Amino acid sequence: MSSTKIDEPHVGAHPADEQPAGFKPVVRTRDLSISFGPHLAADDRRVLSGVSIDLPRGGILGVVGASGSGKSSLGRVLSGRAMLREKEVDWPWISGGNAEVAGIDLRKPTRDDQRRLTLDVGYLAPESGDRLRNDLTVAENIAEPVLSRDRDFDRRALGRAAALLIDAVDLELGTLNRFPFELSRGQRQRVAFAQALIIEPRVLIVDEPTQGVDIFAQPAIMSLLERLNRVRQMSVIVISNELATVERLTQDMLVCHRGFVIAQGNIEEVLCDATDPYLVRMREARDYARTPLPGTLTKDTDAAVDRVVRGLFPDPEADAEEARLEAEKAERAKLIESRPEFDRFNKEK
Ligand SMILES: Nc1ncnc2c1ncn2[C@@H]1O[C@H](COP(=O)(O)OP(=O)(O)OP(=O)(O)O)[C@@H](O)[C@H]1O
Repeated sequence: MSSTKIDEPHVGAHPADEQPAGFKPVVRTRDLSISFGPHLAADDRRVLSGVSIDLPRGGILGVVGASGSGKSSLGRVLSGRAMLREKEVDWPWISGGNAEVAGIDLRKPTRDDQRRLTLDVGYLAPESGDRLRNDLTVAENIAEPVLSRDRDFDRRALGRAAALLIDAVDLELGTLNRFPFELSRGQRQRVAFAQALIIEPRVLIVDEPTQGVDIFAQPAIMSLLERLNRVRQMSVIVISNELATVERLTQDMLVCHRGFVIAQGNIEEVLCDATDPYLVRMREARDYARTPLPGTLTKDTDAAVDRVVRGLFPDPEADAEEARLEAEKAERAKLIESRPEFDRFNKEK
C-alpha cells in the first residue's frame, strides 16, 4: 500500500471523516471487503479489501488497476446488482465493512431499497451489451428498466427518450427497430449504455465505458458522462484499466492492486510521490495516457448529447416557458439589429 497518499483526506472520493458536518456522500464505504464463493468466513474467496470511499453528489471517482485487481467486483457490488443476485455463485458479495449507495445500506436492503436501487443507480458492465434481450428490439431493450417497474409509463415519452439516447450514443435511429443479435458487439454496448441512462440515474457505475466502442463513437460516450455529471450532477464511478479513460473525466482515483487499495487521491499527487512499483509504472505510462481522444464529436452528436442532458422526460410547462424566453430573446435581438440605439440604451440603463 502506498504510504504516500492513502491517509490524506481529499475532496471527492476520500474517506470523509474530516468532511464538514452535513456532508452526505452519495456513495460511502468503510473498509469494504468483497468475496466470491460461499458466505462462510472460512470458505470465501476474498478478492478486494479495505475500500473506503466518500463520493459526493456530482463527484466522479475513477477506479483503476491491472486486470484481476478487483475493480469490476467493486463495481458490481456498488451497483447493488450483486446484492440483487447474491444467490448466483458468480456474483461477489460484501464480506466485511460497510457500503451505502444513494442512501441504501447494501448490507441490509429492504424490499423497497431493492426497487429504489435499480431506479437510482445505473450500471454498465463490460458484458452489458451481451446481456441485452435478443427477443426484444433495441427500443424495447432501452425502455425495459422503466417498463419493468411501471407497465403504464407513457410509451410515447419513453419512445422519444429512447430515440434521444440512441442519437446521443451516435447510433442510427433505425437501430431502434433492430434486435441486439443483429448488431456488432460495440453497437450492442452502446445500446446497453443508453439502457443504463434511461432511468436518469443519480449514480452511474460504468465499467470500461469505451471498451469495444469504435474510436469515432468514444467521444459521444465520454461527452455524455462528462455533461450529465456537470449539468445534472450525476455522480459517476468510472472503472478502467486505462488511466487515460479515467483522466478524461476526473482527477480523483482509487488504485486497486492484487486485491488491495494501494493508493487513493488526486492522480497528479498520487503519481508524483509514488514509490510503489505499480504506481511508478503507471506514472511512466502517463504520456501515452494523455494522448487526446482519437475521434471527434460531430456537430449532430454534440447536439444529441445536449438534448439528453436537458432531460429525457421534459416538463411541458418548463419547455413552454423556455420557448417563450427564447422567442423573446430572438425578438429583442431582431429589434436591436434594426435599431442599434436600443442596445445602447439598455447598456446605459
Ligand atoms: N465468479 C467468480 N468466482 C470467483 N472468483 C472470481 C469470479 N469473478 C472474478 N473472480 C476473481 O476476482 C478477482 C478480481 O476480478 P475482477 O473481475 O474484479 O478484476 P478486474 O480488476 O476488474 O479485472 P479486469 O480488468 O480484467 O476486468 C480475480 O482474481 C478473479 O479471478
